[in-house]
Amino acid sequence: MGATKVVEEKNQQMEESLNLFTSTQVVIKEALMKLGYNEDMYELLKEPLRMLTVRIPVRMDDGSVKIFTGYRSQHNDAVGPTKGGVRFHPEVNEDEVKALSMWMSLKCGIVDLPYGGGKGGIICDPRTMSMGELERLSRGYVRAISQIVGPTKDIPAPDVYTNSQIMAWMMDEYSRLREYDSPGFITGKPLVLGGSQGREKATAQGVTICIEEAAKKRGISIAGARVVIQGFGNAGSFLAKFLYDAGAKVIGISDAYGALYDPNGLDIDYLLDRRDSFGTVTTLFENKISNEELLELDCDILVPAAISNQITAKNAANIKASIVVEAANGPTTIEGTKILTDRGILLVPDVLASSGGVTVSYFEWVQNNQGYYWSEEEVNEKLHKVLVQAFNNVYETAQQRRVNMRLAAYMVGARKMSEASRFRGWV
Ligand SMILES: NC(=O)C1=CN([C@@H]2O[C@H](COP(=O)(O)OP(=O)(O)OC[C@H]3O[C@@H](n4cnc5c(N)ncnc54)[C@H](O)[C@@H]3O)[C@@H](O)[C@H]2O)C=CC1
Ligand SMILES: O=C(O)CCC(=O)C(=O)O
Repeated sequence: MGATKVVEEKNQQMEESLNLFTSTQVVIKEALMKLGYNEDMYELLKEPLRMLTVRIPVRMDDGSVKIFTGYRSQHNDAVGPTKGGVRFHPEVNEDEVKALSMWMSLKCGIVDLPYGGGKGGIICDPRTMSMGELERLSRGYVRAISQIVGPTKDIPAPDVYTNSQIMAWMMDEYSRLREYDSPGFITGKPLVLGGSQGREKATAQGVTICIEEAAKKRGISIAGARVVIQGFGNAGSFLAKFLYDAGAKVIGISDAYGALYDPNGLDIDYLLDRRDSFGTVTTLFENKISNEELLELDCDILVPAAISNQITAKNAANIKASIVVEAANGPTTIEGTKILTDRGILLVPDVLASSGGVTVSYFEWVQNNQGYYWSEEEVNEKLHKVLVQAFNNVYETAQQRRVNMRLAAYMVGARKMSEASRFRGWV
């Protein structure tokens, strides 16, 4: 074989898929086959049952009208109503939203909630929009998807660049359309509108519990551990605070504009105080490193808590952490997962590690339905129990079936929706 051909083949092998939807299909198929299901089950679960694309006209502050594109994907509702966040981001696309809804089904299975997975997104950059424009966009989105969502159909929540204010506008719009107060339509609301104690910090709480459990397995003590976190928004910043308070040394954090590094540990309280509502803080500093450099820092625990496709075939061999815990959705590709696993790094996958958010969203929905509210201690205690059990289920499945933690998590997560679909006679 000629030298050029060898190089070409090598390049082809190195080329990896960054398509979140098709990569998810590969792992779902593997999980279903390992569980003993046939092709029919895979045909059912390989893509969402419903995908709605909407165009939302919004009057901008300068008087012009801008048309935004939005999506709502409902993966599988055999277990119950679908559930999942809404993302406002310039790079949102249909395949990403589909994959995100499939991951929500898996998360709900892993933490055993009575839901299937849903997810939504709008192509926009909220960092460049006024509050008025954001409110009109949020309300327009709810009007556009109102036929397929609702407290017993599909329940949205916050995700990247959306927050409790946006949830409040969406809840108000839905309640106006239905002509009755509907707090159970959406979760992640402000407390005064039926939000749950603990929801704002729930994703980070869940990640922290997974880190504690993973650290026990690896004999690492959180106090003194060197931690690097990519992303300083809802998930990343509260996580940094929890670990900092537990005595860890958070040596690196980042946002969309760069990363901060201090081998002696960053002052997380100071950074929390200075970050803006979009999780931006690095713009205030000059001595920055890049997000790429951040991921390769020498540390014990690495937490990608921002966007997808961050650990890939290109950089997985350079990751120095002994534990990687995915707070973000989809931060590691299939090839990245393989390289980390082959190198003996304990990778706690997104569908497990980031499931604290939807768990407390479920608690919020339950409280809305019963009209009786729990204290933060009660919420946190319930969350702790659910997450420790979920972590150990996935860890033991990985050990017993000799598979990596991602495949084990998919196996645990896919079982409930598969069984529910079978009992309903769909497959
Ligand atoms: N908020 C929640 O309840 C949950 C969030 N997640 C996932 O956690 C991740 C972060 O979400 P949130 O913290 O809620 O979002 P957020 O909007 O509060 O913060 C996002 C953070 O990521 C940073 N970021 C954005 N683009 C980036 C880029 N290109 N490179 C590096 N950093 C970038 C932002 O600057 C910000 O610090 C997402 O993958 C999300 O899907 C998962 C489960 C629940
Ligand atoms: O809180 C929820 O319902 C969903 C959170 C979410 O979108 C996620 O876990 O990715």
